[in-house]
Amino acid sequence: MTKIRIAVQKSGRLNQESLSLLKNAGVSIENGKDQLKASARNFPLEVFYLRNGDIPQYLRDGVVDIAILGENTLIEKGQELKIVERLGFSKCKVSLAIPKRIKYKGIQDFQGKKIATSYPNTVKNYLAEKGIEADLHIINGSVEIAPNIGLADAICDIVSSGSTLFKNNLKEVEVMLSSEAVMTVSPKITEEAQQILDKLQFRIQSVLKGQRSKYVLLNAPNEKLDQIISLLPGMKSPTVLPLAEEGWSSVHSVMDKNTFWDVIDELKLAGAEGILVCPIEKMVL
Ligand SMILES: Nc1ncnc2c1ncn2[C@@H]1O[C@H](COP(=O)(O)OP(=O)(O)OP(=O)(O)O)[C@@H](O)[C@H]1O
Ligand SMILES: O=P(O)(O)OC[C@H]1O[C@H](OP(=O)(O)OP(=O)(O)O)[C@H](O)[C@@H]1O
Ligand SMILES: [Mg+2]
Repeated sequence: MTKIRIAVQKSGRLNQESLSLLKNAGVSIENGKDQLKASARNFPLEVFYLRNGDIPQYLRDGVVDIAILGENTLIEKGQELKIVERLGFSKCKVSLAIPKRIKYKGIQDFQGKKIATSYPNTVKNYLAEKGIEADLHIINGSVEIAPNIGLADAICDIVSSGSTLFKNNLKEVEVMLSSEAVMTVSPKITEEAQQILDKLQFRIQSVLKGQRSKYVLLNAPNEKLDQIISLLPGMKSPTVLPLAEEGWSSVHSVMDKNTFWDVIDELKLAGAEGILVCPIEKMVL
């Protein structure tokens, strides 16, 4: 029987969330410690635990069918690989940074400068588009230390909270790209594996939609129902059920988890009471 082969980062920032996404999609993986390959118990899928930077090549060669990767790695090493799903975790930027004490006037400041980075292609393309030529010094980790030890004038690396830059007396001056974890596919995927991918993607989409939404229940006086319902988006239209108490109804609706905070005050003003907000595990539209 055909199995879809998925590459997941062996260890590091993407590992846990990638595996928990598969788990939430109902795929349970038999994980032996230090195993580099594992099978799912209840879905035709095999996981290959690999180093991030190696995954684009495995996809190109068709050694794996799909992968969960940072978009930044794809832009650096696998521009031609297709993204099939944006997964919403491991959000970060890839930025240029310089020592705090130096005044930044603009991108021309990088002309002829030495930049330490693990993202040479990304920097080269970004600067080339702006007509700037710099000298790239490629290192694999602890990039932010380079200016302090005289190895480079500037750096290009991942920025999330900015605390690594701060601790190293650097400031972000150019954001080259924003990234999140994505699911990407091999150009050599077979028809059979593609059918399994369609099933997996459907499950993942249900999980992601559930994570982005909340189930909201509230009580409303009947004369305010129209106004309250107009504030609730809902999947189709909200469910309205009579309460035991005469003149009151219970209103149930699904809404984007961020939208909730935007409408809560208006709901209260309109007369809503006893508002409950509950998580949604899966959502199929
Ligand atoms: N500070 C961060 N905040 C959010 N996401 C991040 C952060 N650092 C890295 N990432 C994202 O997680 C991915 C994996 O980062 P991580 O540092 O674990 O691996 P790596 O060192 O690039 O790769 P390897 O698997 O080769 O060790 C990055 O490509 C990026 O998309
Ligand atoms: O803006 P911040 O929140 O400080 O995050 C940015 C840092 O996070 C990553 O390093 P990581 O911790 O993954 O260590 P690594 O260099 O070993 O990959 C990245 O390479 C930056 O150094
Ligand atoms: Mg890292």
